[in-house]
Amino acid sequence: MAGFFKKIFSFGKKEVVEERVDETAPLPPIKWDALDALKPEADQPAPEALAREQEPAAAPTPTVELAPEQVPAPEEPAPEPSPAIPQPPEPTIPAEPIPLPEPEPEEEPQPEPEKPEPPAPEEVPPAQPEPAPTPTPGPEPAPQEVPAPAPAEPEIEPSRPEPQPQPAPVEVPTPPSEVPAETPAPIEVPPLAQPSAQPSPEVGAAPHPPAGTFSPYSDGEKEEGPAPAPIPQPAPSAGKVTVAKKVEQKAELVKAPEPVARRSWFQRMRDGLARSSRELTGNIAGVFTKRKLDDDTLQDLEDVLIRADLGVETALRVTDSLASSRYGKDVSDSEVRAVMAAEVEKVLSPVAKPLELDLNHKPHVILVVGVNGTGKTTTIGKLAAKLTDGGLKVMLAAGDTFRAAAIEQLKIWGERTKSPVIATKLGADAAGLAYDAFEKAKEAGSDVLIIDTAGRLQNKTELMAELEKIVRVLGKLDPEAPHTVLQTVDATTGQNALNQVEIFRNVAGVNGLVMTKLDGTARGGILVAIAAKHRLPVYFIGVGEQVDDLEPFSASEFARAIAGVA
Ligand SMILES: Nc1nc2c(ncn2[C@@H]2O[C@H](COP(=O)(O)OP(=O)(O)OP(=O)(O)O)[C@@H](O)[C@H]2O)c(=O)[nH]1
Repeated sequence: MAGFFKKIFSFGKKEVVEERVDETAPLPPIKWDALDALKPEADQPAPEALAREQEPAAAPTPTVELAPEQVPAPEEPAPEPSPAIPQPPEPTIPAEPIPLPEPEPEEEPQPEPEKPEPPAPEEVPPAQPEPAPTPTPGPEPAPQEVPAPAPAEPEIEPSRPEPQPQPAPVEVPTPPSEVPAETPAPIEVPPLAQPSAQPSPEVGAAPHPPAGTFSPYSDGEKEEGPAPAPIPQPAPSAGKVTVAKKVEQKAELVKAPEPVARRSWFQRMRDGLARSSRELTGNIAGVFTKRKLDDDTLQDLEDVLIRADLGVETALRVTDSLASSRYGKDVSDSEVRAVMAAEVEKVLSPVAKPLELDLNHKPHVILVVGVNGTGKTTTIGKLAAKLTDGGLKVMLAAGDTFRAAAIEQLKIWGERTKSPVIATKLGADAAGLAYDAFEKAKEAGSDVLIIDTAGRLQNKTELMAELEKIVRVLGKLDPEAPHTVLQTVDATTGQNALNQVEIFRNVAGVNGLVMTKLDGTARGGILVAIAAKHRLPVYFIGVGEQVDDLEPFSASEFARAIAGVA
């Protein structure tokens, strides 16, 4: 910089005159008393802090030629906080990083001159060990004694001197520790530390001064930083967790609405027989309420069992069993039901057999007979499903040529079970159709051929003639065909079922039964009567209209269900 100029206002000339200062001239003596009087108490710590922080710092701060402005500057630190608040514009500090490089060159020269300034150090040292106010004035005058280098920069730094005294002592310590924790700090802090790092090599406390000078900025950052930082941290974590939970809940909820599991066939049979069971067990309970087992009670029980369609034979088996072990004793209805279940099971066990197919016959021919509406076509469809599911090759023949709906119904079951259906025009000869179907089944290599038939009973003679013809025709292709003759028996028909089995057994040579519609009747006991009278195998029971509502017959399960025994 050029030389130091001194402005003098001349009252005589009423003009300002600039005089070049003779730098070599000796400085005027310092008026310590005047300075002490003007110096506030608050000013004492400031120098202490400055002295503790760094020696060199002491030099520059005073060099702020505070000499002229010195007095107000130190006193105002307290009120300055207020101006510091307005400084919030400092938030615009983002621009600070840019100006930082500028201050560097400005500050660099400061330390440099301090080092070469041996005179100042001579006075400053005493101030460090003695934090007392005395030393404070020392450093201040020192800068005045170092006019040459300092004055040049004061003009540029005036804005900085202010922030320095404000936060220097108080804020400096906090920012370093907090700033690094803040996210935004890292970006701006580094540049702030750089300048301080330069002088630091010599003085460990050196970093503080520069940090202190920028503390206002760091404060601004500190206040701004903490607010956004902690808020976003918990927010995202909670959000992520919440979102994850919601997703999981939705996945679980999606699985919840799965279709309700279907009741087991036994449950359906048990429910279906509930009507039969309720009526039967209710009547049994009425007979054995506070009564000993005698002839009258046994007769009453026999009547109840017969009215339940179990048949006379089965009813006598039950009463005989009770009389042999309980005669003259008090008997509960539960004991009676237990005995009944045991006796019914004994009757049904011999007929509860699985359907056996002799696949040495290609195909094994099954002729299905029965009264109209007893469930022939439906049972054929259910059976075909079981066979095809078991890997057997099945063919169907629409032998009921008197009813168009029966033909169409069988075709539907054929499509469901992927079984070819052999049919002919309405009213055609059923025997001829059966013969053609047998041949085609042989040609196709079918394992099983199931033939549907008409069940018209309006004219027993015609019915007998037709069924006999079918059996005779099939025998031409295989003397043993049909290999199985199944009769569907509608459980809802009660005692009529006994006669139906009698007729079809004699006409078509029925060798097996399928009891249908056991899923909703109060007359299920007829099965026991049929079994006891005809002793024909009962292969399946129908418990519904769906494809899987055909179940193998179980004597014990049926007996327990109808007797109301768990
Ligand atoms: N609830 C119930 N209904 C059945 C059962 N088996 C058959 N059905 C129904 O009984 C009705 C008659 O069944 P079909 O198979 O047509 O009887 P069908 O003996 O072939 O009758 P026709 O073709 O006239 O000779 C149909 O509505 C069937 O759905 C069963 O086990 N339970």
